[in-house]
Amino acid sequence: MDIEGKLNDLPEWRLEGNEIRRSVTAPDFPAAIRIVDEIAVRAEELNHHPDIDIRWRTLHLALTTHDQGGLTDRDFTLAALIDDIAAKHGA
Ligand SMILES: C[C@H](O)[C@H](O)[C@H]1CNC2=NC(N)=NC(=O)C2=N1
Repeated sequence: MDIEGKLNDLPEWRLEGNEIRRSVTAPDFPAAIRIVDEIAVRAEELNHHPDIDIRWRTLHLALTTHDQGGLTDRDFTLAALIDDIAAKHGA
């Protein structure tokens, strides 16, 4: 898989071992939770779920495909969706 190439299209994300990670800082805590809620809906639709560390209005997100022990297209698909959701909520 061309991970570096895929990350070129996802400049907010960085490769860390078997995961891709990014942080999202929302305008306030309620907005951060709205972002988490919208991510949750999309993740459930995709049956692919990020790890999310909620720190006040900053979300630390990590994606990997646990079943495969590493990165798959599902991770990059969800990463792009997360970017769209974050932008929509002013993050
Ligand atoms: C049984 C269920 O389909 C699997 O456990 C799904 C759920 N969500 C998942 N999310 C992620 N990130 N990786 C997985 O391998 C995965 N597997």
